[in-house]
Amino acid sequence: MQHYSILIANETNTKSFIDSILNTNDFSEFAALNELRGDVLSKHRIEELIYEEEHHDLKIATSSITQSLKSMSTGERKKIVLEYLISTKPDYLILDNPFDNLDQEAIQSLSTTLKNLSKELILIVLLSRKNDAPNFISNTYKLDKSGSLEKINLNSNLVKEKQFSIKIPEPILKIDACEDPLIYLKNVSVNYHDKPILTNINWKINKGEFWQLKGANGSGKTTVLSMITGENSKGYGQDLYLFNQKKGSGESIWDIKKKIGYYAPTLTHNFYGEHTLEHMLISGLNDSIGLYKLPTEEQINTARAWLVVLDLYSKKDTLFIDLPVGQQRLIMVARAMIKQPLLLILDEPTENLDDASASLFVALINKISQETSTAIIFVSHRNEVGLQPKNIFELQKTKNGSIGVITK
Ligand SMILES: Nc1ncnc2c1ncn2[C@@H]1O[C@H](COP(=O)(O)OP(=O)(O)OP(=O)(O)O)[C@@H](O)[C@H]1O
Repeated sequence: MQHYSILIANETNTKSFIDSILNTNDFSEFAALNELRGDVLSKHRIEELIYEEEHHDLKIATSSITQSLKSMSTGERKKIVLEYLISTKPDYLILDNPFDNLDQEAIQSLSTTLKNLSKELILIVLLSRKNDAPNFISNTYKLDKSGSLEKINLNSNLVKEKQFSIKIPEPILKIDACEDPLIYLKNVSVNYHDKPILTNINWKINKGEFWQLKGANGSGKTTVLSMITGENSKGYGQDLYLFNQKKGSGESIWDIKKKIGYYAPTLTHNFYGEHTLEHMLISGLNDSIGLYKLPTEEQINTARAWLVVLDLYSKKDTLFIDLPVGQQRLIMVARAMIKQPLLLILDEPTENLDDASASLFVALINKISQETSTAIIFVSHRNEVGLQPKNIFELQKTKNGSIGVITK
């Protein structure tokens, strides 16, 4: 049985490629799939299943369990949906970046599952990262942005490292002073429906520190982040201090949010309107999605200085939605950073990026850590090549919930 690994770049129209294979199949390389039934494991497919659960009460992939797909962690969802797809016995399966968002153990386990599956059905694995390619697949292709396939050797084409050389501009206003630690979780524990998730977490984050937050799927990383952003009601009644204020002592969620820059890939979907890059950055000063007031000259200059740093000044009037995804993420980080918050949170920010875009993203974050006094929390399962966190906070699962361990 033939299987295929296909390297995709961020400019590739993956959705149209997948639709084409499943429906019209315009690719001679996949002529063998005609008349066969295929299915796809992708973010989009998982979102469709969540939609069915939420809007039509249809528990398609979760019929045998009580927990909803939506309340599961990303890794848990992927596993459950894959099991469901396999149970429907397709002839072939297209997997869109199946290893993204998975922890090391889950990657090993999925690799073994795919290897076993390869004896029963045809696998077409789409990958943004070369290192993710399963080693039992020898047919390797690249799908370019025009939608054509080219046979390639995955070991060639090394990514060239790019650096940003221009200095990050000063913020217009300094955010209120705050004593160390900025964030303090003291013996914080969280249960969901009597199931312990976090147990006695102790974590101090001081000004300017660069932390990577790691942990297996479902270990509670998102839960910890929601405590830090003040959004999780389970923070009440605990020894949780956000910017020197105890949670529940009358602070407003907006006061907390003003001090935090936050980026997760799903946030990009909020900016589908017609926003130029310059306006995107200026709107970061007001935490708004569009621009409602005429910007001041100082605001325009700061936004332009950031565009120069990113080497995107020539595109200042380009629409954000027209940028390739790698450049969109640089803009989103600059937008979160333009007011130079006390804390920058990046939740799996390199998800779905190709090797070249991920390397550029990592270079920007290292630069922010070196040139500003903003503390950073970078959540990632991958050991991103070149990322230079000073410390690592790792959630380690136990049967009583995850404990937090400083591993660097
Ligand atoms: N509202 C909820 N109700 C029930 N269980 C929940 C809820 N929110 C989270 N959980 C459970 O809490 C655990 C931790 O979830 P969380 O999303 O914080 O993990 P994570 O480390 O971010 O995982 P991943 O890396 O897979 O995204 C998971 O087992 C999840 O199913």
